Amino acid sequence: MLELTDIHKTFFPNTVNERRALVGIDLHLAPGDFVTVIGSNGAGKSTVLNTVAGKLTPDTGTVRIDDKDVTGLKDFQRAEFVGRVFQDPMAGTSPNLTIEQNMSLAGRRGKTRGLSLSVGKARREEYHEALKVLELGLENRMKTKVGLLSGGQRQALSLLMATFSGPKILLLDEHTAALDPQRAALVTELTQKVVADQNLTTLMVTHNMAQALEVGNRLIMMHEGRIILDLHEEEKRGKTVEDLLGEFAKIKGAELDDKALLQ
Ligand SMILES: Nc1ncnc2c1ncn2[C@@H]1O[C@H](COP(=O)(O)OP(=O)(O)OP(=O)(O)O)[C@@H](O)[C@H]1O
Repeated sequence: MLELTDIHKTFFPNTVNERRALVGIDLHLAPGDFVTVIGSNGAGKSTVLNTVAGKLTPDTGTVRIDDKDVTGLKDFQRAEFVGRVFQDPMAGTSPNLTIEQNMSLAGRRGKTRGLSLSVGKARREEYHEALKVLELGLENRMKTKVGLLSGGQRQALSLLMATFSGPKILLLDEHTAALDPQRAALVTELTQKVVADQNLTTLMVTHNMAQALEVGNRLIMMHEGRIILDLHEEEKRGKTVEDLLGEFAKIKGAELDDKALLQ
């Protein structure tokens, strides 16, 4: 479903600011795979998501979605296949538009957009049904401006909007990190429900290791632009946060040993 093959990305190459963000990423996801992505700051997690979304073009390597080479397609050309939710609850929705107008925009993602935001009866019923799934009562507030919703409600709506037009891939970029624990738990639960209902192939970046172990069927750990651990269903199930911290410590230890050897 999603195939990243030998992806390399370096920012500001051959300058003092050179950053090797991705160094030979190979990642193949089967349909319905839900992969959590962890790693230290600057490991390349967001760069992987940006590469899948088409926000960034890799220097070398290929991105295939559903057997189609999309490496050269820009983000707006991939919007039909890729839904994304960001960390900032303000990022995925338009605050000055009502819930139903936001839903209308989401329904047209990746398609030619007209200027009118008016919502007909049939569409309104469709949005009503979709919003009900969230169990937040938003279906009864469809004329409310989204700017008046809480962060958790907005993030739940962003999730619904990202998946409303039936994408093939869902990208979640620390989408629960800015929420309080209770709302984060709610959005995590909704995420699992939406992903399971639509059998979405999903990449979820998180700094929360317990969440990374609990959610999804596969976990990858990144460090300095590489995937250094890839746990599939069975292996993942048996792991604890301490095990993951141990893996990080091993990498750090190896780095210190390398530095010592170079001195
Ligand atoms: N647009 C950009 N321009 C220049 N350098 C960038 C850009 N985006 C990312 N980088 C660099 O690429 C590397 C990987 O960054 P990335 O944001 O992918 O890491 P991350 O794992 O998501 O980190 P974090 O957990 O801190 O969000 C870092 O060294 C970062 O400074």
